[in-house]
Amino acid sequence: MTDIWTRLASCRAAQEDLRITDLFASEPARAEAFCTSADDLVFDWSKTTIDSAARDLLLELARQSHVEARRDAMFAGEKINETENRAVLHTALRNLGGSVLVDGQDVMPKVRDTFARMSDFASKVRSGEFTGQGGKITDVVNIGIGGSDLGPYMATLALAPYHDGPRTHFVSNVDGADIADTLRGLNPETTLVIVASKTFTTIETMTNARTARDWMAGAVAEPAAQFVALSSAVDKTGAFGIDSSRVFGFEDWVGGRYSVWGPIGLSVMLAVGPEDFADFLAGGAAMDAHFRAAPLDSNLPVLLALTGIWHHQICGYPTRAVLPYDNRLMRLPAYLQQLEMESNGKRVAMDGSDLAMNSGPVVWGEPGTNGQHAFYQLIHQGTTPVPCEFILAARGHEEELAHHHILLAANCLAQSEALMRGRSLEEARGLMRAKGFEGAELDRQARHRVFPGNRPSTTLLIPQLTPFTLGQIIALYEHRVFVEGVILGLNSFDQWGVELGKELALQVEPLLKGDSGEGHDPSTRHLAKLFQDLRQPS
Ligand SMILES: O=P(O)(O)OC[C@H]1O[C@](O)(CO)[C@@H](O)[C@@H]1O
Repeated sequence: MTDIWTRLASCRAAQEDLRITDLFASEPARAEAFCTSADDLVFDWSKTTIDSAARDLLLELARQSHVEARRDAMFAGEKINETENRAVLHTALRNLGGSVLVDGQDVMPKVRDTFARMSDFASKVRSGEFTGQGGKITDVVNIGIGGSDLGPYMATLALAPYHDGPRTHFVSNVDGADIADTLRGLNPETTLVIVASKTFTTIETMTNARTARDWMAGAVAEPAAQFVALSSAVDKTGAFGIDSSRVFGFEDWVGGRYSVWGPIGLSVMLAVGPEDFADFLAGGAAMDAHFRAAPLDSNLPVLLALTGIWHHQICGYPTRAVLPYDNRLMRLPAYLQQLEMESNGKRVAMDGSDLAMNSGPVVWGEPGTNGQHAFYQLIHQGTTPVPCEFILAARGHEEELAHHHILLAANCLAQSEALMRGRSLEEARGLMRAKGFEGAELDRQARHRVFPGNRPSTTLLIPQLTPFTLGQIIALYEHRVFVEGVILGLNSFDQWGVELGKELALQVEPLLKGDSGEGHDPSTRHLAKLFQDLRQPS
């Protein structure tokens, strides 16, 4: 293994003066050869410094890391989440046929039963057969955080053209502003509250859930009757007062950040209906089938993972930008932040040793074209390259606004071209000369207008943003993160790094209420004191 990493590092070192544009000259079929499809999803990775030699080494890295064996173990229900002794089977939520054994038991009958119950409940809410105490449900408030919020929120926004159910709202932050701003203006008599929490102990979610229950209790006789629970801890949902007929459970082999495909997706199902939700699952299942069957060299999740490894671990670029040229994917970067950074932001390998290389990168982004008018300056002219992952649909949903879509697409393609091509000093000089500059001032002005170029990007092209293609995209990224984790030798499915802050928050809370603060460091005690002082009325 060390050898392959060394060979990759040497391959990169030998590229010192390489320009991506030159690769297109030396590899005449590069535009096609570095463009790979799964169904009608197209992944273009030609605008990177991955040449044929690097590609072959990266594929060798995947082979030596036993990506295929680990993939098969995951789909077979083996307990690949070794630090929590759990199987990893979110894929079972979107492949409703067949059987999958965990501890010798077929888990699929229960998965199918839950899906049928969710569909039945969603249909009744949407048709008005299930009502609030003041009539048909007009609004749904999903209370959850992390994976119990980011997935359904992202998907509901993405599927706006299919949204024909009640209005949906998402409350995640323990900041009272979040729930106050959301509930203001809603009618408790016609609002359904979903408490989405795998553990049903998350302090933010339970605090918000109790606040929502108090709000509801001020207006209706039976507040709990308009509450739904989505959780793995079904024993705790009863204690909150939610009737078991409105509890949708799932197993511990569904990780929080992978949970949008099952009960945690109920708000999406309520918004778009069970059929469109089933299409979303079908898209995910189609990507699963591709991931399981396609050879490594034409396997989209594997290739996306290998470009990630190349850019971060080999080239050393610290961050990666996800840039959907699709306004409805505005929450995708936030969703991917959790998916990637909570999964692969680790410093210890599966076997307990220190990780031999960098863990996952910082992931960030915004939809285009908005980002162009904010941070693209740095992407084009900053000192550190940022690999960019563009996402573009060929068709929008607003046929009468097709001219907007062409302009959107033109901007997307122009950005990746500009990043790769850049603008030389000679070209910049020419521009400034034409504006009448000369001598030293011409040079000075020209230097500010140089674009170094050679900045890598990939483009994911989809026909249209539909429930099916959204499912494909999300499953593609899930598997990409999995493959990267396998190659790095870490466990992508635990998240111990979130625990310490949660524990300390419980200990800091009394400090803010005036406790002595023993056991806390001087800085924290000082800040707590200042906080208390500032809270005094002036
Ligand atoms: O669904 P729960 O149990 O409320 O957890 C919410 C989120 O909190 C985390 O455990 C991190 O703190 C995430 O992994 C999870 O998605």
